[in-house]
Amino acid sequence: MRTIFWDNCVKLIDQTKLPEKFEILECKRVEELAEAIKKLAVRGAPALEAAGAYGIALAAHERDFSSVDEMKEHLKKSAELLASTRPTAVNLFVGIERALNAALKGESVEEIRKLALKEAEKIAEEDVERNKLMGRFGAKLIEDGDTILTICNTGRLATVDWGTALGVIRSAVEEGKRVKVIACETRPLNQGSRLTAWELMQDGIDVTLIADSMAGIVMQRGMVDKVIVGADRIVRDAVFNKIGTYTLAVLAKEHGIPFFVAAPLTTFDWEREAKDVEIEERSKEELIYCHITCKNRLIAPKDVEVFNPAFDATPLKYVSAIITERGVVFPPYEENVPKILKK
Ligand SMILES: CSC[C@@H](O)[C@@H](O)C(=O)COP(=O)(O)O
Repeated sequence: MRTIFWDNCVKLIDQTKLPEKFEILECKRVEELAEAIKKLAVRGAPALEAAGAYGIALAAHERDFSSVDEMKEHLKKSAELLASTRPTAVNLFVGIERALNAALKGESVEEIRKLALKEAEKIAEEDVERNKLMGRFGAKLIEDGDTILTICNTGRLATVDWGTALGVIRSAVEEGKRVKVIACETRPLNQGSRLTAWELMQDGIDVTLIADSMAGIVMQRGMVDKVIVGADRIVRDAVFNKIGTYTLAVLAKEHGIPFFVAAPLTTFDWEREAKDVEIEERSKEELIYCHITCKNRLIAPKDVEVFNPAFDATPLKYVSAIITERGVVFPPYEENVPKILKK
């Protein structure tokens, strides 16, 4: 099942629930979709790209309009609302902008509706295709018998289907390589333990769960051959990804372990540098409760000060290669990324 689909409303698998309790969340209004994005019911950079685009289609369908001008105003306002939900993953903005620009070309209410929806569907299709391509390119970096450490969830649930980093692992397994995965639990929201471990087990891929603080010992003991992660934004000097990624990259360097990033070209924001990117800071509740889903179980003093950034920036010097749908990019990135973006 796809993580996002359409039926005059955006339907999502609600990822705030545990997989055994997954429900379909139906967003009939743009405000509902914006809320869903904020609370991470839909999450992961490529899934947000499609969700943002479907959000524009939703804005075009959610009500009647007395004129085309009024409709276009509503679409622009909806784009702003959707873009204000999460600041770090650049793909969200790409999806919103693409669908909005396509829609604004329309000259009647019906045409605008069709154009917005067509663009959103195209983005969703493209996501699946590019994930398969990334998978094929990335699988070449994986050897039979490898153990791969990963963080967060970069699989079917973080994309429209298949996955980025998990897509690479899936593709390698599909090619017949025996691969084991070590999944970091990814505190505070546990995308690794709740979603990645579950997804891999569903596919029959060997997965071992560790707490984030155990990444050092597994590398030190020679239990990890490669690290593969996704990305939320790649700028000229860094890769933004789930909090904890930077720690993994530094550890991997110390232990001589290749550190790969798998991301589609829409994740590149090559005009910017790390200092230009806002890192989302999330609520204190995510840390002081045993889990955000059980607010009756405090695990810290209620009044403690909390710092809860959702992402970190890994300098590119730690990245051995970036896997994209046009191939694998190796350093020097300042030379090779512009080439692949232009291709
Ligand atoms: C495939 S998206 C990039 C991921 O590695 C990752 O950081 C991610 O899943 C995004 O975080 P999230 O906060 O769950 O939306």
